[in-house]
Amino acid sequence: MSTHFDAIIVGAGQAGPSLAGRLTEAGKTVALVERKFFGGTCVNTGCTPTKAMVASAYAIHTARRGAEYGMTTGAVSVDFDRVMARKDKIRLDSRSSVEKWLKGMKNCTIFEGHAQFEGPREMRIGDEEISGERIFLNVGGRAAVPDLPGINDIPYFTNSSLMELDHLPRHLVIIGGSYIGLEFAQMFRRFGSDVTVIEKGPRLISREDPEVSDAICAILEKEGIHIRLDAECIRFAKQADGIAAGVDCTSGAPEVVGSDVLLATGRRPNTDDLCLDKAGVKTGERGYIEVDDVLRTNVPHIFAMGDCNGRGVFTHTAYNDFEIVAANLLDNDPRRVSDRIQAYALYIDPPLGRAGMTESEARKSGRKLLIGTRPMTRVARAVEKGKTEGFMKVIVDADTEEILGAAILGTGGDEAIHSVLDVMYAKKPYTTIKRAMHIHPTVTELIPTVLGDLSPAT
Ligand SMILES: Cc1cc2nc3c(=O)[nH]c(=O)nc-3n(C[C@H](O)[C@H](O)[C@H](O)COP(=O)(O)OP(=O)(O)OC[C@H]3O[C@@H](n4cnc5c(N)ncnc54)[C@H](O)[C@@H]3O)c2cc1C
Ligand SMILES: NC(=O)c1ccc[n+]([C@@H]2O[C@H](COP(=O)([O-])OP(=O)(O)OC[C@H]3O[C@@H](n4cnc5c(N)ncnc54)[C@H](O)[C@@H]3O)[C@@H](O)[C@H]2O)c1
Repeated sequence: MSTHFDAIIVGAGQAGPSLAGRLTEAGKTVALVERKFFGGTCVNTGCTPTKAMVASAYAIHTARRGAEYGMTTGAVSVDFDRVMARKDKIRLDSRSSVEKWLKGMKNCTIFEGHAQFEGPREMRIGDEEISGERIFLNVGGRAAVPDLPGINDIPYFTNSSLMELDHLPRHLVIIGGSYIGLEFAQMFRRFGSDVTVIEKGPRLISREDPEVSDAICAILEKEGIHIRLDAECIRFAKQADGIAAGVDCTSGAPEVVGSDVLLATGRRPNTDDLCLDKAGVKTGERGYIEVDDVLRTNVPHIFAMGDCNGRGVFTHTAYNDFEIVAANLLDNDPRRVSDRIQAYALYIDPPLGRAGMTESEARKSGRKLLIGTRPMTRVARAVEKGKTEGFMKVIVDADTEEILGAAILGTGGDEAIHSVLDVMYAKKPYTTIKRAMHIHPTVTELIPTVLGDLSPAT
């Protein structure tokens, strides 16, 4: 016999649990289904463990630079087991806190298993059948494994399996030079591995402006990370002393031999095993569920939130999806996906904070632009901290005086970017920040200076 609920939520990632909280508070009965770990990707194999490891790598790197700051240390050695144990404690605490919260939630029934559709309102979890008035999909995504020659003949890691690593790789070969690949590249180099990043495109992190890619490439190469771009024909073969990755770059050796391989070549949505066809839910070409501006699918009582809808690939976009759904369904507040401004950070050291358009996107929009930049060597706080890599750049619409986008690659860039982002949300002209008195010494205090020094884009 099937049990009926006001709502079924599939996935306990970044949107599902909070939505369960709001719906149950509103008196609805909720079934929440999770097939693996409470907290999903971010908590278990994404943001939380990687940023915990980034923090260890930062501490180790700073200790190695101790003499520069007046500290005498012996040789710095890395206890990789302790790095991993610290990361595990942080992610397990976070996972169990989500699990405890959900399991204690009144009117919320938890099903632990894989959910799939049996009909437009019916879902099966193993032997159990449930039905829901409304269904909310928050199923996330997983690492894409490209069909590269030889891939099935070698052992490889993805971001998930790497979290269980029981040894420090002698030479980690990372396929993919974007967000995931670069964060892992720098941390493993700092832990003591040799690291080679193999990217098929002509530059790293290709969604960013070329000067951002170049600056990041220089930061990583300075730490001894090998970067191979334009890697056309990537293929693998097992060798006695490791794994050979054929590269065929336009320059450099045609092959790299490493001890371990990490695939960081993008993500794919967990929508292929949901039997979406039984509910009539449409997906696009790459399997992402199609949604409208309030995250409703083509089937009006079914919604899709987070990575599985392809409208954002970050924790904050997944959480914002929850806020949009809750606002429309429970608060009579017409929030829309199109209201949000693109924003994210890349957590290498120093980090990259980004808001709005890149310069390339702004130029393509055909607007008249004003652009201001400043190297971190001219930011007092960065000099004092001994971290002068990077630069900041702000792009303004010359006619409306609106800020269109910004990039802050530098110490504190992940935080300082919010000063720009909040003014963009407030829809105020750039002069609002230009006239603001900021605190000295901070990175943010230089944003008014950058805005006082804008030049027309040539
Ligand atoms: C290495 C890495 C680092 C990252 N770092 C950052 C970062 O610093 N900042 C940031 O903003 N983002 C980061 N991200 C991205 C971020 O983790 C994701 O965007 C976010 O977790 C998406 O949340 P979600 O709720 O959409 O899906 P998920 O968190 O993936 O949750 C989906 C859940 O649904 C469950 N599920 C799937 N299918 C079913 C089914 N059929 N039945 C039952 N349960 C199911 C899954 O088990 C999972 O628990 C990172 C990602 C990776 C991989
Ligand atoms: N700090 C953060 O917020 C953060 C950190 C990590 C990941 N994430 C999220 O995870 C998502 C996925 O990150 P990602 O870095 O895996 O994917 P991505 O889509 O950003 O980049 C994949 C990279 O792999 C390259 N590539 C693809 N196929 C290849 C091949 N066969 N050989 C060599 N290179 C190849 C691409 O050219 C690209 O540079 C990101 O979009 C991001 O939203 C966010």
